[in-house]
Amino acid sequence: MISTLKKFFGYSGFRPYQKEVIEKILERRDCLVVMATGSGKSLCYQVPPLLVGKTAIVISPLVSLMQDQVMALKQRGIKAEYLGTGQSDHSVHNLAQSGHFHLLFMTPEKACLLPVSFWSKLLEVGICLLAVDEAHCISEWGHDFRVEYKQLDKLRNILLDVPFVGLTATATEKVRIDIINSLRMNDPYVAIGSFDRKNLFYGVKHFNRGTLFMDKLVQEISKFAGNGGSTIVYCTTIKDVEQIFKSLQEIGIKTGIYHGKMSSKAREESHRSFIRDELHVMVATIAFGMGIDKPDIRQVIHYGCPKSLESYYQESGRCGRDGIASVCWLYYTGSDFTKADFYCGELKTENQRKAVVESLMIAQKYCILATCRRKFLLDYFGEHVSADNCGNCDNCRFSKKERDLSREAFLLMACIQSCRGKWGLNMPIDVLRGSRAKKILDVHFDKLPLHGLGKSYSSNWWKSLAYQLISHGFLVETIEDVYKFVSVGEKGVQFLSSARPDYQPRLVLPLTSEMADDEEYQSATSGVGEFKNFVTLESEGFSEAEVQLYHMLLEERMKLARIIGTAPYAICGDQTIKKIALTRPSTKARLANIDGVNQNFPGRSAPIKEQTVCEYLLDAAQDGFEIDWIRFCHEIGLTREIFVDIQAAINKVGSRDKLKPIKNELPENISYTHIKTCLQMHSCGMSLEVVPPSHLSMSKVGELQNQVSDNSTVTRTQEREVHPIHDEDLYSPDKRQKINENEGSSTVLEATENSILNWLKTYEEGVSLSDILEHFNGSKRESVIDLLSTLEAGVLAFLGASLLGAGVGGGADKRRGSSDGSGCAISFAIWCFGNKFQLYGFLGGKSSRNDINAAVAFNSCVTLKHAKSSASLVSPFSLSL
Ligand SMILES: Nc1ncnc2c1ncn2[C@@H]1O[C@H](COP(=O)(O)OP(=O)(O)OP(=O)(O)O)[C@@H](O)[C@H]1O
Repeated sequence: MISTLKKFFGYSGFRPYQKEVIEKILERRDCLVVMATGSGKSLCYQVPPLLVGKTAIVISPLVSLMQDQVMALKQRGIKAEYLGTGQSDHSVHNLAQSGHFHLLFMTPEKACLLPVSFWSKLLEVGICLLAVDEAHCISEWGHDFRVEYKQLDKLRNILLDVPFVGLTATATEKVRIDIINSLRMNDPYVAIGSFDRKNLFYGVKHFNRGTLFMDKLVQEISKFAGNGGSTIVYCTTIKDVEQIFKSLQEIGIKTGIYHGKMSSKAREESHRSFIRDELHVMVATIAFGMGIDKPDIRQVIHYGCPKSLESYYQESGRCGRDGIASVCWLYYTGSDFTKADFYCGELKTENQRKAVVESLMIAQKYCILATCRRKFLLDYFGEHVSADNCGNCDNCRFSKKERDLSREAFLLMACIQSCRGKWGLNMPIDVLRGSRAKKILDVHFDKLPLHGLGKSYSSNWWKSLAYQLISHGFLVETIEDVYKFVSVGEKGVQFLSSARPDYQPRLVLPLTSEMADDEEYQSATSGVGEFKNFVTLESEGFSEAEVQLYHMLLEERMKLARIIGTAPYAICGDQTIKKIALTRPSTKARLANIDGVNQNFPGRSAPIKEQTVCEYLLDAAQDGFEIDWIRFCHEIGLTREIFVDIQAAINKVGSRDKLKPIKNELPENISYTHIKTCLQMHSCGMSLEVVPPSHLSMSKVGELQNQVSDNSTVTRTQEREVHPIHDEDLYSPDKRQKINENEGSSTVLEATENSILNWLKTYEEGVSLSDILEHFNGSKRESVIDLLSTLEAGVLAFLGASLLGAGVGGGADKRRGSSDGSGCAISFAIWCFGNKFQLYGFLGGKSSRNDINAAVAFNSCVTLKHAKSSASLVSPFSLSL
């Protein structure tokens, strides 16, 4: 099972419940899977067909969703297709019927319309499961009821022994029972996962409509979009959608728009561009809903509070499905909670209307909450959390300003009591604020002693306080039809009984953002919420260079996706890219070990052509990097004799502009690489002395280097006081750079992973293998090498260095089952050239083991200075020889 998971999905382990559900399906048992958005439900139905070689039927509500899933599955080498509108390939039907596909998607309508003969034929070859995705659509109690889903039970009569699997991210007990009954499940295995989306930050802020806020919001969105994350902005009205869309477009943000009044073609186009990362922001109504399968949305903003917490959880849950830290901000205004009439629309029964009002009240409670938002959300969905501080919501992260609000609380509660009767919040607040409106004069509330005592605060401020008092049990809100009434609760009565107009017991409450804003209290949390990802790459241990590398890999993925015509996330997830950037895998096997790298991962069949390596080195020389020309010439077989021939050919041609005429003047064995090298050396001001004569063996090259350095016709390399790297240098005690001359002659130190890493950290300039061996004199060379090879990412430079020493790198690699040392080549290549090789090696080319070995050799031509400057791109330690 694990090998199939790795082969197709690149994951090395299952997430909670996945394995159990798959096992039950294989036992042909019906299953109901209730797990949070992004928890990995799809895998439960994607793996069984790969294991048993029979088709899995997946019922999905939307064609666009099916198309996205099919696209991503194909990218993984899985045979997947969909049947239904938009399917232009007529062969799909027959292929599907013959069991050709691992996964066959269709809408419920299509499933019910397919002739029995289709199912019979497919049953003959085998159907391993029928999955009903978004299964809550089956239930009238669910928030997305669809009549077509109700008819799926018809299939039960045809697919008698096929396990039915219902999957949903939101389902109350009632809905669960409904799904089980509607699909006529037989003793189903029910898997209910946690609803906690730990990677999501939840934040809420009150806002006042107007251009000031809109400008700030647009600015923040644009900053975030500039960092490459995808954003969805949900608005409650089409008017808001259009306004935000326009504002973002005006400042040049790649923004899409999506709402119910657009044509389906325009919506599809918008959706498609968004999932392909051609747009950074999507501004939408909730019409942009179910079926958004994009795993790397980094933030969801709600401009206006949704009608229920269920809707909010689902909409906000669309971000960070890949598990990477993402941000959900909800902006609300008081008027969001007065829309009950609007939401009730055509609802007829009082119970239905009451349910809408109740949902809105809970959403409002969430907004004004001063305690942990995650806890509140999870409690609401029936999941008990003992911790009071999640550390990843605005209330737990930002310290709110607290104040003794005993006097204000006293005024409000006393006023509510004085008003008596059934009033909402507006009446007592208007009284406190000294209103002389007709409704107040009519009932003589202007005569109340409290009239006008609360003038210094706005109506919103008082409402905020009221909701705080409601959430703490001092006030109670009740609903009758769509009307809300407020009264003083038991706790409030106790408070009032122990208070007098000139004395109130202390009541310290946090100031909500609304109250704070109203008091013009500028705190870190006022205005627009900060959109930055609170978990930054840096805080995850990325160095500056690794961040750079990560972004470069993202760009390469984007380019590749464009070429293939797919979404970047279908190639691999951000998490996988992060791991590549952090570990910089040095062998194909190690690359394959990274979570998310599957059989189809670009570059798995790796490639660095010798010629490419040379080109990069010559490019590097042109860019001003130092190159060990002696070694380079030796490696490519450029002898003095050839150099002289090339010079003569250049003179004869009389121009350096074109290579072909020069090549034509030379014998076959002189390659373009020789010519290019010669030309590059010329432009770098290198002299002939640098080039080794043809009879010189590599072991003598070092001597030549020494001679050259003593010679007055010095090369540019020496002018810059850069010492070429030699094999010999690593092992020659007199050439070895001492880290600390006085160190450790008498102490016997043993090497462990930690001691090596800690010791290395103190040498920013890097160390050589011999330094490490000398320092950890209590450990054998073999065991130090073993330790270093397990610390690959941390001591990447060492692996590169070890390759320079005869066979050490190979030795380390052999122990890990790779005999060619190619991994080190890539590591070292990366080390030397930062992104170039890595990108080439992993994301595109074609090459052989020999080429990679060649890369090893060539890389060793790079001098320390060059290596060091580039090494900072990828390695925490650079090599010093
Ligand atoms: N075992 C696993 N290891 C690592 N990543 C996984 C694993 N299973 C799934 N994922 C990844 O988690 C992300 C979300 O998975 P998936 O789309 O299946 O979630 P879901 O529960 O179906 O969500 P939704 O309710 O939105 O449809 C995907 O990027 C998927 O590749």
